[in-house]
Amino acid sequence: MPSRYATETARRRTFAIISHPDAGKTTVTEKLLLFGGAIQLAGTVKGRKAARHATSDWMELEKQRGISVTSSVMQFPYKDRIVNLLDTPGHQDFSEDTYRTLTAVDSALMVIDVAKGVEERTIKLMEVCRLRDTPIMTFINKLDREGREPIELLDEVEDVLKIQCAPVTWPIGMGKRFKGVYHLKRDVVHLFSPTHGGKIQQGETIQGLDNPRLDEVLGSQAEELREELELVMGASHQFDKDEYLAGRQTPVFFGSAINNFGIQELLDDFVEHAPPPQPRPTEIRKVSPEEETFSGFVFKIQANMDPQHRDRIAFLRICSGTFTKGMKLNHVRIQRDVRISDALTFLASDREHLEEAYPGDIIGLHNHGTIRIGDTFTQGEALAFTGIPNFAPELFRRAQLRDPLKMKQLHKGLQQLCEEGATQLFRPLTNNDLILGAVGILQFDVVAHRLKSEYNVDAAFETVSVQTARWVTCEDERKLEQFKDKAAANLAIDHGGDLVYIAPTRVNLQMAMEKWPEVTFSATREHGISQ
Ligand SMILES: Nc1nc2c(ncn2[C@@H]2O[C@H](COP(=O)(O)OP(=O)(O)OP(=O)(O)O)[C@@H](O)[C@H]2O)c(=O)[nH]1
Repeated sequence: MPSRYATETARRRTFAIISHPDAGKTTVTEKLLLFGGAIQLAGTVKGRKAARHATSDWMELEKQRGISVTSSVMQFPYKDRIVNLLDTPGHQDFSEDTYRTLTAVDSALMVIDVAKGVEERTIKLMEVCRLRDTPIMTFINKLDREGREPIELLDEVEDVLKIQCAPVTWPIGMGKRFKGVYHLKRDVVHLFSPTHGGKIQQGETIQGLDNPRLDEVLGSQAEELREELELVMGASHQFDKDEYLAGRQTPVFFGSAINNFGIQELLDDFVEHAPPPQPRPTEIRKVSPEEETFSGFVFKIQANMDPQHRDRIAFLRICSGTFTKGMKLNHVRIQRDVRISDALTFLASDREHLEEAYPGDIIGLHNHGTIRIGDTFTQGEALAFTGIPNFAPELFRRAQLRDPLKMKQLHKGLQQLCEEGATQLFRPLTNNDLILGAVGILQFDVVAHRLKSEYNVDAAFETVSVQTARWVTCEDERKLEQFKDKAAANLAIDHGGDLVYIAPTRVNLQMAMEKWPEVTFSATREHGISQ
């Protein structure tokens, strides 16, 4: 008989939902939680005018703008599995967060809007998934609206995203004529029932495509469906689990998330086919989830998630071993042992104190400023998981305080918000400026908004003459000192204490690199053991 550890590990399914903004990612998340029994009543999904908001959205700003700007983690049991669902922000200005979230999952679910098809962000996200051959399921959403022909959409996904499509469910009509979906493998028709009032409403199911009941209910659409399916089955690929697990084929589901429709089929197939926890690379070896000593890495940090507690939480993905409450872990980068007595687990929208967790699970550690994104925790072995980088920002602004008496608060706020990784703080060596770097412009609005609401600091961000930044290192201590002396006007310290070259132009950077060949200038920063 397999051990309890093996059984618990094998039942974990950890995945992220990704999509172009507005395709319905948050709605799908919420409906998965509803079908998973994690919530009883789905909130009317946020939107600029919506009065109630999706359970997975934490931030006020998100509600105002109607987009998801932060990813959240939710765990729920379904059938005999434990599902860990990681939501991601769709907007491109938050792509770093999405990128890092994707390092912590074993598979992904891609949501596509039936009217829009493959969009710009869908392509980018697909590229990220492909870096690790992450298996992807696809949900084509909003079938209650008029959209593109399903066959045409599958062709587009195959052409543009370069991945084979295998339809698992097939829609019966769309828009006003949308009647339901047919499950190709189970040979079952699920009929669509649009009235649900936020709760699960089961429409009728009919077994068998040749069932006369289908003609009774669908009229002429029944025959249309049979003909269409004959065509589809002849022209498209059959679901092949190995191809899916290798990241070469995506099983495709159709539905309407807002109407709770098509989600159950998706969830049932997801828990059956999606991969359990996978091995993860470190600087020296791969760590298998079968290893029973604990290891995990931090892929995300979030400040003030719970406004009442004002805490900072580091999200850690367990790669191997069992986490038990009160256990002692080695924080590898700073070579320090810490006892973790109050880790958190994320049960849908509630946080609960955790007794035990297994590979694939995400746990929340309280961060008092010592934990950084990319940090590894183990039971002693000096491992460092790889592939969780910080990217050099492309946009820079100087923080301007409206009330000079709030300087201490501003420092604290910026320091804590920058730990989250979406923005980076640079303090020049030669003046007292506070320069914020980000990959997307919306980040500055988020920081200004959060400084005000979470730290009560009124700050604005003004342009500054910095165009690009590089982390600098040099093996030769003496050379480094010379460089620090000569280039001091262009050097800064980031919030993690590392040295950064901030360049007013790309030409300036180029010249500095030529002048100091012994110095390494890096566009990404990954935390190893020795840093
Ligand atoms: N007609 C229709 N609208 C839907 C459906 N699912 C979601 N929507 C709407 O589409 C809009 C976007 O949905 P969200 O779930 O917020 O999309 P998102 O992908 O999370 O967007 P971001 O938060 O910007 O990343 C909302 O107005 C939803 O009400 C659906 O099945 N049918």
